[in-house]
Amino acid sequence: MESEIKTLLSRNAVPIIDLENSIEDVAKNLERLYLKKAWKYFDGFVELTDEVKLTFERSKAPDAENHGYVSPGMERFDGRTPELRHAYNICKLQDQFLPEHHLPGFSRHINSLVDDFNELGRFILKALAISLSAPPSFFTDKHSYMLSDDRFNLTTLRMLFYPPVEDQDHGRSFIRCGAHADYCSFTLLAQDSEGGLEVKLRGSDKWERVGHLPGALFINCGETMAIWTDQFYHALQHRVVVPDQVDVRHRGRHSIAYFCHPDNSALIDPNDLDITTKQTTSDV
Ligand SMILES: O=C(O)CCC(=O)C(=O)O
Ligand SMILES: [Fe+2]
Repeated sequence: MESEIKTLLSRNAVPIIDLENSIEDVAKNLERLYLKKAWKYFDGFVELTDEVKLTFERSKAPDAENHGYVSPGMERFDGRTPELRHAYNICKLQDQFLPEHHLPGFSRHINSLVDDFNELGRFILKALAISLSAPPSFFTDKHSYMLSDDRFNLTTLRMLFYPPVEDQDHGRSFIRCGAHADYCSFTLLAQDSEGGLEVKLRGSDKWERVGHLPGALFINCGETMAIWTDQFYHALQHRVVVPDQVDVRHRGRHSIAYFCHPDNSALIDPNDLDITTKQTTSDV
């Protein structure tokens, strides 16, 4: 009988995507298909020679503020500690600004990933507006150019790979990602199951592990949204630590962050939102 035979479907190995394309389907699509393949592509990029990788270095593309590759040790988010990670900030989606020539299919894959992140991003922007009793299009009207033109909008897809940490390096003064809050409206973060992400909850000084929920994206507001909403939505401090467990430390970690930014021309003014009434009725 068919039902007794182990099939890809019975093992849940075939993602079923309803063609109605509801937002849940977009989210499933992101997690099950696109993210893992994107991480594979990025592994391919990390394996290219340093010489090749450096041709894609940040700010080398014309008019690029943030677009491009950032090698391990180049950034210090907390201002002090070097970071052990390969990052590729994607703000331009055309083939010539991506390693398409070295990794055929890279740019098409990233483009579909971005379509889904943008769709989910607009959905969240609408939900945020409604939660603040503003017109549903309040934020989407001010986020018109997300990943369509980085001269007008700084939305970025950041691919990340944290290499395994060797025993002789453990305990030395570096971190996977130093403590910081994001700068954007909000971030959607997808991480693999290796862990290490920690946050400080609002009002607390203690670092706490986020953990990994398969299929979930972590949504974190950035400083821009915190200013816009007069701190009604808070930008959480976060960091990625090197795990203490030897076997986990010896494995790499992948993540992808989608930083949703408003258009450069948008005026960020909390007076445009009626936050005072919210603050008195909420204990967020
Ligand atoms: O890799 C992660 O999980 C977090 C990355 C992050 O916070 C960032 O790049 O801003
Ligand atoms: Fe961050």
